Amino acid sequence: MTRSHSGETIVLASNNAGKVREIERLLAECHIHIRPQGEYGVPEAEETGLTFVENAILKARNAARHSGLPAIADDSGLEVDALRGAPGIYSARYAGPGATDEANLRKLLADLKDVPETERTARFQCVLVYLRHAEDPTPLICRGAWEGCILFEPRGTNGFGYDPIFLVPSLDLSSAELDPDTKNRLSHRGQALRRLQEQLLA
Ligand SMILES: O=P(O)(O)OP(=O)(O)OP(=O)(O)OC[C@H]1O[C@@H](n2cnc3c(O)ncnc32)[C@H](O)[C@@H]1O
Ligand SMILES: [Mg+2]
Repeated sequence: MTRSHSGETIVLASNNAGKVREIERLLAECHIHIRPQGEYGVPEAEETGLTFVENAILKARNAARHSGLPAIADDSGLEVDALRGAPGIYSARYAGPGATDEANLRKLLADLKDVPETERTARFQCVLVYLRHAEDPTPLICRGAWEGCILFEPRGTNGFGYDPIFLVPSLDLSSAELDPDTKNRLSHRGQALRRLQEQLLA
């Protein structure tokens, strides 16, 4: 019997279709089945934490409570060194509450317009939390980080969020120019998911 209750459905505590696609793809490879929280009418959790870990726990607990199922949540964001780590945990609401990906990305480009190429270093952070049930006192917590640089203009159409302005230096491609498997192999989320898989299947 694995900790994922071998075959039991896990609810994915995210309303972000891009994340859901990436997480489903990787977990399907090891036969871990997840269903997005929208299918269970889970209301959106308030992300009131000050860390990725706190927010991921809040989201997973909310989904587990409303669905009665084990839950996985992802809290992630982009840390830009020239902005002393902003937008960080506020990445989804950088241009204001309910901002679109496009508005967030445009605000970031505007804030960095005078920052030269060599000072545009940044990284994506991802924290994944797995709760067996809403009161689980020992969540599984896995993280990943992906180093890169912020471009001056968007490039590519794959992915979501800040992908079009995140340069992967080793490939000289933006994250939005990567196919889904390549992004999952390298990304903050892919790293965190592989660590979570190991723990779920241990
Ligand atoms: O909370 P949920 O419902 O999961 O969806 P969300 O989009 O609000 O997710 P977060 O609160 O974790 O905020 C993450 C932000 O970081 C961005 N982000 C995270 N991972 C990313 C990735 O792989 N590529 C591009 N942008 C990413 C994303 O677009 C959001 O603006
Ligand atoms: Mg969110």
